[in-house]
Amino acid sequence: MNTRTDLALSTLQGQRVSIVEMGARDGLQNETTQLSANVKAGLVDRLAASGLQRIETGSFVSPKWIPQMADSDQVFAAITRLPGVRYSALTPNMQGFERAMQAGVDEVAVFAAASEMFSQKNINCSIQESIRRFTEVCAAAKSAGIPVRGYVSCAMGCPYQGDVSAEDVAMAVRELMALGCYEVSIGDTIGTGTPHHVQSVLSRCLQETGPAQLAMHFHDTYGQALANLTAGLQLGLRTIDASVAGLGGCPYAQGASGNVATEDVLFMLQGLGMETGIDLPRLIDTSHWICTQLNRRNQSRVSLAGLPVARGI
Ligand SMILES: CC(C)(COP(=O)([O-])OP(=O)([O-])OC[C@H]1O[C@@H](n2cnc3c(N)ncnc32)[C@H](O)[C@@H]1OP(=O)([O-])[O-])[C@@H](O)C(=O)NCCC(=O)NCCSC(=O)C[C@@](C)(O)CC(=O)[O-]
Repeated sequence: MNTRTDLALSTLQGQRVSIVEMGARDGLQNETTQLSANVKAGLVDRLAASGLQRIETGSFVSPKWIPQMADSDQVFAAITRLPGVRYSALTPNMQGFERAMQAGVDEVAVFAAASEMFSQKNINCSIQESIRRFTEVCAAAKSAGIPVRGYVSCAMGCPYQGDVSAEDVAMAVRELMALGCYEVSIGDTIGTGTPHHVQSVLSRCLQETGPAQLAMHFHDTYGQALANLTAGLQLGLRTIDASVAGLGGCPYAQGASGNVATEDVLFMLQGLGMETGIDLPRLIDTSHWICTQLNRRNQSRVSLAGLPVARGI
């Protein structure tokens, strides 16, 4: 076979992919089992020890809205920082940013939506008002020398509004880049995207910025995430958000499952010959460990199956 897709996949070999680990934030924010700050820090330390260098460690949002993240300052205090690892957190407003600064975060993230209704449900304000708040956060972060990442939720569909246009996603990307975000992560919050849809939304976003400034943040509710990631890799994107054991979901997107499991992403990338610098067997151990702590079923197909010995991966 010599189709254009085959050629595109073969050119991925040897290229580097940056993984942004979501388990300790997106993963734990929706869990009913409350873990202690020490156990959360233990998760972060294990993730770092497996080679992950970008770890979303907590969230400085309102504890009334997300009680699971109320102790993020204690988690930051309890982690053992490894050199070269960036420990980041969500900050929806200046109050969150100031808490994050006190906790000593390396990087903050602001989170916008491409859907007006989701913005209201998730952060209790319009998209425009959220951009106004993020303007303050980005200005303060710039003065403090702290990098800011942006998110656009509901890029492939909204649990309240339904369809979301690529134009609205691109507009949010444009606004976040204009605020100084160094990277914008495109969120398929409810996991309804399919490869062709994902390619058309990402292609529209690529008219706003380059592939090095875009990340893919795909939830795996409908089992499409790996196919969708491949579609994004073919467009030149090289940054992937993923969650160990496929933990998580968004509390304001009922029924949405966790991010695509980091182990499953690594297995696929290894198969494509791509580099991540992450120790997959060690990550699988962490995946089983956190599921034991949470007393929940592992959502990673790779961790459940175990690595195929014969292939020597
Ligand atoms: C944005 C707000 C705060 C507005 O919430 P609000 O109620 O409109 O805020 P407010 O400014 O009116 O303040 C109300 C109270 O909250 C407090 N407050 C206000 N801000 C903070 C703060 N930063 N830290 C601590 N406390 C805070 C504030 O002090 C006050 O306390 P009170 O006087 O009532 O005691 C709220 O809606 C909120 O926290 N939302 C967060 C929701 C959230 O975390 N969702 C999940 C993350 S997004 C996500 O998962 C999607 C993503 C990123 O993963 C990508 C994807 O998959 O699509």
